[in-house]
Amino acid sequence: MTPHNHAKAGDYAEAVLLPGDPLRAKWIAETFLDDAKLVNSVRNCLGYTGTYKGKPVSVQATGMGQPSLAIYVHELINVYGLKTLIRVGTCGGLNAKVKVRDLILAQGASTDSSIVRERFGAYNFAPIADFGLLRAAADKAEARGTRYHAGNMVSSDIFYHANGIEGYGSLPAHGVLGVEMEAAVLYTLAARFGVKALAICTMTDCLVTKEEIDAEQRQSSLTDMVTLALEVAIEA
Ligand SMILES: O=P(O)(O)O[C@H]1O[C@H](CO)[C@@H](O)[C@H]1O
Ligand SMILES: O=c1cc[nH]c(=O)[nH]1
Repeated sequence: MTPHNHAKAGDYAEAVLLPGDPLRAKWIAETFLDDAKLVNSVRNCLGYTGTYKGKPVSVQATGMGQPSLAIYVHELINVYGLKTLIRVGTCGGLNAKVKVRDLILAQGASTDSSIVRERFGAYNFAPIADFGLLRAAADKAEARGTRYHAGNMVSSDIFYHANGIEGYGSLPAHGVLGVEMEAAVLYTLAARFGVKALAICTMTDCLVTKEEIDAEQRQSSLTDMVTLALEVAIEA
């Protein structure tokens, strides 16, 4: 047990899906998992373990932003022994070729955050996805006919930039596809502790075209993302 998690040893499966939103964790557990049991509810940051296609898998909410995710992920790895961590998030679009509802597989995650910089001195560490998880997700998305893009994401500490897309500077011109708030530290912690991580995000609002997803589309798009993540998780 930790200050943020009252699950007991063995309550989590080795593979976990990580949404930011606790209600998304509940929805995933109730919609996709069999025999899902609540294993954590400290601060209402809900965590569940059940099975998918007969294989054990967990889902744990991480809250919003890198400091919040870092706490849950640090503990999931170091206290509970998890080995495969797949973020299932939403993101904004920074490139018009990414359409709302498309998935972004974050091959890498740039960041403005000191949480990634703190140990690297003069170096700019490049947080990257586990290649096996990334390849499996891309192969499965293709086989399922799910629209996806693999590339660079930015994990920003700032949701409300004063100047909209201008706030992301030259990142869009360097091929960065989308913006969310957690992947970079997830990848950094996975590298530090020798486990596998991938962030998959559904693009819900495009900062270039101003297009946004509506409520009905959101549900079906998140279904594509969660199904893909579960298929990858049970084979990891
Ligand atoms: O939908 P989630 O997983 O929370 O992800 C995105 O949504 C939140 C901001 O609205 C941030 O956490 C961002 O990363
Ligand atoms: O972090 C996020 C998530 C969704 N949309 C954004 O613009 N930013």
